Amino acid sequence: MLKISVPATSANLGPGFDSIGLALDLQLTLTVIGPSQTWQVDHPFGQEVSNDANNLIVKTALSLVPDLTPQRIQVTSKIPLARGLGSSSTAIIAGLAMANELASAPVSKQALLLKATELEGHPDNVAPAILGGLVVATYVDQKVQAVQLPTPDLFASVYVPNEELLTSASRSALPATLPFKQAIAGSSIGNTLVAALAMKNWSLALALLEQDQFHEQYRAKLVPALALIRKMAHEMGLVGTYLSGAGPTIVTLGKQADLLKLQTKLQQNPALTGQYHLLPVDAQGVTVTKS
Ligand SMILES: Nc1ncnc2c1ncn2[C@@H]1O[C@H](COP(=O)(O)OP(=O)(O)O)[C@@H](O)[C@H]1O
Ligand SMILES: N[C@@H](CCOP(=O)(O)O)C(=O)O
Repeated sequence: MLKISVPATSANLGPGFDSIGLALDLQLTLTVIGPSQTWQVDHPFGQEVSNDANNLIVKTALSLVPDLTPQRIQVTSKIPLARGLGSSSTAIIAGLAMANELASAPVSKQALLLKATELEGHPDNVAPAILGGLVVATYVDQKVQAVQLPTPDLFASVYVPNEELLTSASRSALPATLPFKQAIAGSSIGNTLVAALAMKNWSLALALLEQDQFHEQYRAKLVPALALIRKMAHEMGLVGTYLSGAGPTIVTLGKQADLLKLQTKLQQNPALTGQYHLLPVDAQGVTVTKS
């Protein structure tokens, strides 16, 4: 039996738009039961997600290895769909990892990263989901370059609103161009964030997480919880709140004990009736086990 586990990811980390991502310990697990007449996918997502060859996991697998023998597969996942925690990336990577294991000529991890990035369109979810931990990556001219930073000694308070927000819809709120001055400011903040993360200067990193220039201000109207949670965290002296991926999930990074107190306070607010997780970082990335 083949089992594949892929972590959720929180992309952007404030100013790291389409570039920085953190793997979180909330997993999608795919079990390959065995060959079948047709592709069959048992999953917990209801009718919104197909359970045959049209399923994203299967379509992705076939895009890597077109002549794959159909299988019966079982998917379990606690990662909510279309909420900004990289569910589509977990499906893509699970599909690629399955195809790679079943293929007669498997490809390298770097080739899988390129393929996953091409399918997702940006590397900030797929790179940490493959490599684990904190990853900074660039995808320009069909080339992906990814660097794994030291795994941060931080937890993530994750607030998941009840409503879905598709990444495609949230990207359409973004402007086509940015003024040069704003782009330079955004890039310098992002660069300094990466330096702070690399030097394990968590207090500076947490402050820079809140200074994005690239996407949050344009998406703010779609995600009212961002301003509310940031304000409530500031009232407790906590910085480090940002829009996870394309939203609507809001993440606050920090010390576990501080985040527990924050969540207790957030849960008392009648406007914040979504789901809460307090998650450690996933340092493994995708794992494959055979038994
Ligand atoms: N495990 C899965 N199996 C099949 N399709 C999935 C799975 N996870 C996500 N998807 C597809 O990806 C869509 C969400 O992708 P996206 O809008 O990028 O949100 P997210 O931020 O969760 O990645 C879902 O509506 C569904 O179509
Ligand atoms: N950089 C992308 C990240 C999308 O992440 P997701 O978890 O919402 O799919 C963006 O901000 O659009």
